[in-house]
Amino acid sequence: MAELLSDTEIGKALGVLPEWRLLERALVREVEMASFPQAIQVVNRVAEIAENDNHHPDIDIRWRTLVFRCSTHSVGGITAQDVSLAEEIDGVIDALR
Ligand SMILES: C[C@H](O)[C@H](O)[C@H]1CNC2=NC(N)=NC(=O)C2=N1
Repeated sequence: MAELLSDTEIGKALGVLPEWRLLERALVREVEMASFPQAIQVVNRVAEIAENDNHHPDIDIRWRTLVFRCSTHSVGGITAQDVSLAEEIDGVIDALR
């Protein structure tokens, strides 16, 4: 069973995830890409990673703007899997921006 991170651990994680914020027991990042196709490219790459990790973000897609929300549904909060997924999402965005 995934372990919920403590507030201190979440604070440390946010220190290395400057684009992310804590919102309603989830790590959240909003990003505007250059075009809708580019945004969908990001979503497709994140989908592959998430499927491989068996850990999936909530994704909101509005034209070029994406909002990623990482939390562990099975425990109702933030675990190390969410921090890892957030880092991987940053890597996808950085590679496509
Ligand atoms: C059966 C499967 O392993 C689980 O449903 C996985 C799928 N992806 C998941 N993703 C997230 N974010 N949280 C989960 O608890 C979760 N559980």
